[in-house]
Amino acid sequence: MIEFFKMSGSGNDFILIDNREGALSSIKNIPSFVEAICRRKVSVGADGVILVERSPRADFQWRFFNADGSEVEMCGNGGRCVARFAYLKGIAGERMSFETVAGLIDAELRGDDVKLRLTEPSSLQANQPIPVGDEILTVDSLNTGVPHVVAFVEELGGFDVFRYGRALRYAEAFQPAGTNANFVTVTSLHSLSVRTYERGVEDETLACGTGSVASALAAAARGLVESPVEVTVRSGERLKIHFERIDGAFRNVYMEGRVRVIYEGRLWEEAWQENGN
Ligand SMILES: N[C@H](CCC[C@H](N)C(=O)O)C(=O)O
Repeated sequence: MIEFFKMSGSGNDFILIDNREGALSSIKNIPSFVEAICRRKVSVGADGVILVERSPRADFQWRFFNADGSEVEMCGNGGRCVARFAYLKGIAGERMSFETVAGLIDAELRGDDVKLRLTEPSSLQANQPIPVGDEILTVDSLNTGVPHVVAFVEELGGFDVFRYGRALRYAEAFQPAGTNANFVTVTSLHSLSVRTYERGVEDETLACGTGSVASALAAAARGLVESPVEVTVRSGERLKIHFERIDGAFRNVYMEGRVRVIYEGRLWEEAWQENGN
């Protein structure tokens, strides 16, 4: 039996497994294991899977996988969940650091809230024209641990996030890595709303942490918002984004918000193995 936690970071949901003692040593192909247990209705169901491993230079290191089994550099909401998971499991104290492919992440627990310091954002490019069918979408792109594009729209309510998000995610301009796609409406100097199509989930998610940060920074680069920025995500929950702008570069970027433990479970092999093989 493989023990796991199911957690939600503002609606972005994850399966977390403490793999420091090799809980997954019997799993031959981790990406296909991840894809199987992330399938909703026929298995646990989640936007991603987080494995906690030992680290010689931080409280722990993690491996992050999207629901399609792709392993990627970083996940903001997953980072907030893993911080609380590590604290609850006695792997780390209220202040911790963990290694990701994107770099070292600092986290701090504040009750049910977790505040995460992200890696330095990079590669900000504004006003890129991207063809979508017979339209041209103007997007900003940047990397907040993973690649994101940000498009500012008038009305988010009825916006076809799946159609436009998928088109941007697979657009020629962002290949071969692809990108996550965020659609943003700025609501004040310190607030915006965002909806995100996530690479590797291949659908809109109820929240995207690095996408919320990318949206706040792209809006700040246009002078539309100033730190701190309260970001309302698709679930209706809010993330608080803090940052400084030094010589035009964004520094000391933090995201903060609630995470919830939904349940603890034990995976049966049927959760990932097709019956009969
Ligand atoms: N789907 C993203 C990774 C997860 C990011 C998101 N869940 C977050 O909270 O930052 C990607 O493949 O780049």
